[in-house]
Amino acid sequence: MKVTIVGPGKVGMILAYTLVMRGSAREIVLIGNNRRKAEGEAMDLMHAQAFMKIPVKVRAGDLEDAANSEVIAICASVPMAHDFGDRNSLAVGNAEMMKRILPVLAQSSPNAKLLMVSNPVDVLSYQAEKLTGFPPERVMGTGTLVDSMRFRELLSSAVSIHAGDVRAYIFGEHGEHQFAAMSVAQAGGEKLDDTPERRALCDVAKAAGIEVFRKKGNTCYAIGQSASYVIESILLDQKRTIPLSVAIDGYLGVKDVYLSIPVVIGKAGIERKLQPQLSELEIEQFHLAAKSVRSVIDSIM
Ligand SMILES: NC(=O)c1ccc[n+]([C@@H]2O[C@H](COP(=O)([O-])OP(=O)(O)OC[C@H]3O[C@@H](n4cnc5c(N)ncnc54)[C@H](O)[C@@H]3O)[C@@H](O)[C@H]2O)c1
Repeated sequence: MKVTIVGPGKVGMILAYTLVMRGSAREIVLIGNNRRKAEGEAMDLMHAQAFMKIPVKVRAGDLEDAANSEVIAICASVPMAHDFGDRNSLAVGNAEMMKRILPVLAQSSPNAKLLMVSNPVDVLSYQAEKLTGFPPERVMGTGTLVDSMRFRELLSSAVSIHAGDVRAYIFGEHGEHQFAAMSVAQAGGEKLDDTPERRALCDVAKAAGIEVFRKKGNTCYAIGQSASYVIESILLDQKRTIPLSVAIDGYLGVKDVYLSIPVVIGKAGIERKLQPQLSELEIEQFHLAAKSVRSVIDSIM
C-alpha cells in the first residue's frame, strides 16, 4: 500500500495528512522540486503519525523513489496567480511539467493507478494516459468529485438530509462546463426534483472553488479529502461510486476526451463506468463540456 504524492504543496500535503489520519496507506513518498521542504513535511507527518493507531512510513524522495507505487497522485503545479480564475491558464505550464515527470514514474511503477489532481484536471488526465501508456482503467482525475461534494453540501441544507445520503452528481468538466445531472439526483430512493432553486445551487457550487481561492489563496481541504477518498477506495478495494474524470469512449456519442461521470473504483482502478440516462438538456451540456475540454487538449498536444 505504497502511495506517492508528487507536488507536496497545499493540496498534496492535505492529501498526505488525510491519508495518515485515516490510516489508509502504509508508505507515503513525497516528491517535490524542493527536496529540503519535502523532507521537512515528511518529518512533520512522521511525528503526527506517532499519535495514530496504524503506523505509516512517510519520506521525501526523488522520482526514482516512487518505484512500485500502488497509487501515484499528481498535485504538482506551476504557480497560480493571485487573481487566478481560469484553470485552463495552467494548461501549457503543467502539460510541459507532466512531460518530464510522468514517463519516468510510469516506467518505475508500471502497475500503478494514476490520480491526477493538478489543473486543468480533465486535460492533464487525457495527456497522462498518452504519456504513461497506461490502460485508461488506471488513469483518472479527481474531476467533479469536489464539485459534487460542494453541491451535495448545499443541497443537504436545502432538503435537510445528510450530505452523505444525497446522491447527486456533477458531470462534465471540472471548470466552466460542469452541470448537475438533476434527472438522476435522489435521496433515500426519492427523486430530487429539478427546480430553479436547485439549479442555482449548482451554479453556486461551480463558482465555489474560485471563490475560496480568491478569499484564501488556495483550496486544499475539500480537494485533499476528495483525493484521499479515491485513493482509499483503490487501496481497500471499496468499489465506491464516485464521479471522476475518466476516458470517455462512446458514452452519449462522445469519444477521445476525459470528462467526469460516476464510476466504480476499486483495486483495479476504474472497474465500471456507470451510464445513467440523462435528459436531453444534460446530454447537450455533456457535449458542450467535451468540446470545451477537447479544444484545450488540442491547444497543448
Ligand atoms: N482538481 C481539483 O479539484 C483541484 C483543486 C484544488 C487545486 N487543484 C490544483 O492542484 C494543483 C496544486 O495546487 P496547490 O494549491 O497545492 O499548489 P502549490 O503551489 O501549493 O503546490 C504545487 C506544488 O508543486 C510542486 N512542484 C512544482 N514543480 C514541480 C516539479 N517539477 N516536480 C515536483 N513538484 C513540483 C511545488 O514545489 C509545490 O509543492 C494546482 O494545479 C491546482 O490548480 C486542483
